[in-house]
Amino acid sequence: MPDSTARPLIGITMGDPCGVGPEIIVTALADPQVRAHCVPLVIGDPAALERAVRVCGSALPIRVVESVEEARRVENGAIPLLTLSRLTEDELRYGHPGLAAGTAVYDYIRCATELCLQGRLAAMVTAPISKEAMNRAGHHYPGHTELLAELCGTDSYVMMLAGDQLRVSLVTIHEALRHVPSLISRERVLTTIRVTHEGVRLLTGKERPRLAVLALNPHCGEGGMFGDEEASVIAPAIRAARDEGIDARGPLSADTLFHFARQGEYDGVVAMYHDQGLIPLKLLHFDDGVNITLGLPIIRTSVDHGTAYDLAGTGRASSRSMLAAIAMAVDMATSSPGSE
Ligand SMILES: NC(=O)c1ccc[n+]([C@@H]2O[C@H](COP(=O)([O-])OP(=O)(O)OC[C@H]3O[C@@H](n4cnc5c(N)ncnc54)[C@H](O)[C@@H]3O)[C@@H](O)[C@H]2O)c1
Ligand SMILES: N[C@H](C(=O)O)[C@H](O)COP(=O)(O)O
Repeated sequence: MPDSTARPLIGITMGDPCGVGPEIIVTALADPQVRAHCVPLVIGDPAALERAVRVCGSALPIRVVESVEEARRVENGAIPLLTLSRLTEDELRYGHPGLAAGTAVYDYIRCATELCLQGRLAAMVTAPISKEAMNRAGHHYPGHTELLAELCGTDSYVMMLAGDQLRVSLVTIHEALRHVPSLISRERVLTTIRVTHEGVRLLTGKERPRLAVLALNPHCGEGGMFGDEEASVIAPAIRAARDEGIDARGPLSADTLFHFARQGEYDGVVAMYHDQGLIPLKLLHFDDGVNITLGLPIIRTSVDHGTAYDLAGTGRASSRSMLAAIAMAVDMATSSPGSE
């Protein structure tokens, strides 16, 4: 195993302590491949992590650290933990995150982001949160992505979910379906194409990746019979992107495009709204997909699933997406300019 100073320090936020986050972290950190490639630092709650260790039947000890850098000195496979909350048994009830848990998840994310911005963490990986609980606790963000964008001071950010067979980014993210058409502007589509282009270049090493841009309406609007966003907004954005040298094609009918993207005709797909892009992605990659926030000045990856309250406390939640998210964060951290 390389010396700990040669491995990137990766912060892993615990996510909702009442969900499967702590368990998938514990299971993932038992995989020797993780320690071979990075130094992990869990940011979260000691009682939640201790409970996850018990539930998963893990033999890993927990080592509370006082500083980020101390994680490099933790030995014998122990899990380094930076303590940001001390939740009570009642506040840790599975499936019932209250105000304390809602505040705690916000604190974990904020802390990891600041540590990344300071350059003390090479990247952050996030376990799933309940957006509802975070909002009830007074932190009004639709999800990690929007919170991270605000903390990093960027407007040009994009949610991408990726697996070996498919990469999908979204023009609109966490929005009610009825609001989607009015949110799809030429500028927003163009920004998503630009950020996706840069992201896919980074992920694939291809100089000019091929991007498919989806239509919003069935059969690309059928000449205006089923909607006109394709002609009025999406096509002009694609033309502008092509004028910039980006290999963006479309608008393409969403019902058939994924078949061809999966076969390798495209390196990335730009979808207009959440379920249009994430249904095919999760169909193919629920086990090993990774959520990446593109356009940030820091590296953030995440699992592609939620809090799975139906599994919390059983030790049966799969940690494959968490492992993939950690591996992707390590790859990005070690290949980015200025990496440790
Ligand atoms: N990255 C994130 O923070 C993130 C991502 C998606 C959803 N969420 C949140 O999670 C909550 C629940 O969302 P949902 O019910 O739509 O999705 P979910 O992913 O939590 O659950 C959907 C189904 O997938 C199963 N599942 C989820 N993770 C699994 C795993 N690791 N191993 C095996 N099975 C797993 C669950 O048991 C459930 O049957 C919501 O509050 C949502 O906003 C958070
Ligand atoms: N849209 C994501 C998914 O379905 O997997 C998820 O809700 C996570 O979003 P954030 O990374 O913004 O929390």
